[in-house]
Amino acid sequence: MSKKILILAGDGIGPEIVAEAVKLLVALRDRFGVDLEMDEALVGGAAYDATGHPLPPETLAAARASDAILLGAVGGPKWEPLPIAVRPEKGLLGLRSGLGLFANLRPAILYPQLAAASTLKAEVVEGLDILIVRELTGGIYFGEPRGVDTLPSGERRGINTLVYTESEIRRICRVAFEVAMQRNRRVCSVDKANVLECTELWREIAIEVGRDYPDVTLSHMYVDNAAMQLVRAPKQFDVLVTDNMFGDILSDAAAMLTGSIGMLPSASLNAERQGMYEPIHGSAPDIAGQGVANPLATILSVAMMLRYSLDEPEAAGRVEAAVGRVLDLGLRTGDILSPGTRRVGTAEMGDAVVAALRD
Ligand SMILES: NC(=O)c1ccc[n+]([C@@H]2O[C@H](COP(=O)([O-])OP(=O)(O)OC[C@H]3O[C@@H](n4cnc5c(N)ncnc54)[C@H](O)[C@@H]3O)[C@@H](O)[C@H]2O)c1
Ligand SMILES: CC(C)[C@H](C(=O)O)[C@@H](O)C(=O)O
Ligand SMILES: [Mg+2]
Repeated sequence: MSKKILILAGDGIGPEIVAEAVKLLVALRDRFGVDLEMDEALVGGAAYDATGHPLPPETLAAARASDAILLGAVGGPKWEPLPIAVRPEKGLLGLRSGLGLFANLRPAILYPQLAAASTLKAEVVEGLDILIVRELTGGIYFGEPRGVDTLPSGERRGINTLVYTESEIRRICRVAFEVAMQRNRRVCSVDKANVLECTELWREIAIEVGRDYPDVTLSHMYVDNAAMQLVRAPKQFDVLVTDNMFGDILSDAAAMLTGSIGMLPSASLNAERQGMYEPIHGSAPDIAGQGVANPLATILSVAMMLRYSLDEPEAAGRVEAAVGRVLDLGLRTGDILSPGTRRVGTAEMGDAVVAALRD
């Protein structure tokens, strides 16, 4: 039976980068027999403008009924004056929580051709292959109470709450240990257990889950040190597991080790392995509409989709190899440009990846 993919282009560069991923999916279907069908829906600012809601009920229903979702990006200055409750980003968070996508896998892999584009020296990043496992449906993003209230003195107060239950911590740690078993068997749990009780519990549960994986070495690191270590000596890490907000921040930092945030894909999975796939970057309002955004993070997100939700590991490998070939040819969007390479736009890069697909 063909697999149903819901396409959610979103805002800013979202439609530009998703168009390249769709070209790729069409080529995989027509040339390589990947059995899939695509449907589209609105999310984010585009959905707000059309319906008054960043996640219309029909979009959530279509997402629930699909095998996998591909999302571009949401948000932008146009919607920034709106209250958080109806901002485009709320649509994305609604999809994550509505589908129970608690496990966010964010691999940071350096393509060797991009060593010159990394912010770090080649020897520090050569062969870099780390995986950030970010908890995605809990923590301070979703904790209650939240909001802004007014104290009896008349002063206003902003509130957000960092909260995790044991079971939420246990299931994300289990994902981290499971993937570490397939990799280099090292998990570093990143917390702030010297200050925040919630993450003191996180550390306790990580240790408890670790007892079930005697072949995996577990270490712990405070998040401030982890940020520093990521840019000092990133290859010390294999799998990092951390909470929603720390994972958001650390993954943007890790992106620059690979040359650009335009290179980092992600998979967000639920307990049934249904998944949403998206680049980790945002809608890049500063370059939207210019045809210059890097589509490779979105294209590599399609590879993750093929592997995790569509049961097409061969096609996933095909896509990753095609990206490697295009980089070998010296084609670069502006964000990964280096001396001796050739600047191309979003569509030219997408076309080149499709042309580089091989049997
Ligand atoms: N998953 C998402 O949909 C998502 C993620 C992050 C931010 N956002 C939203 O996007 C909007 C803009 O956020 P921001 O500016 O903080 O972050 P951003 O990731 O959109 O952009 C940060 C910088 O990276 C560059 N960049 C991002 N993606 C790129 C690509 N594919 N190719 C080349 N350059 C790229 C941008 O041009 C910009 O200079 C905000 O509304 C934010 O909430 C959405
Ligand atoms: C847009 C925003 C809600 C989102 C997040 O904070 O999770 C983004 O930064 C990301 O990394 O996917
Ligand atoms: Mg982010």
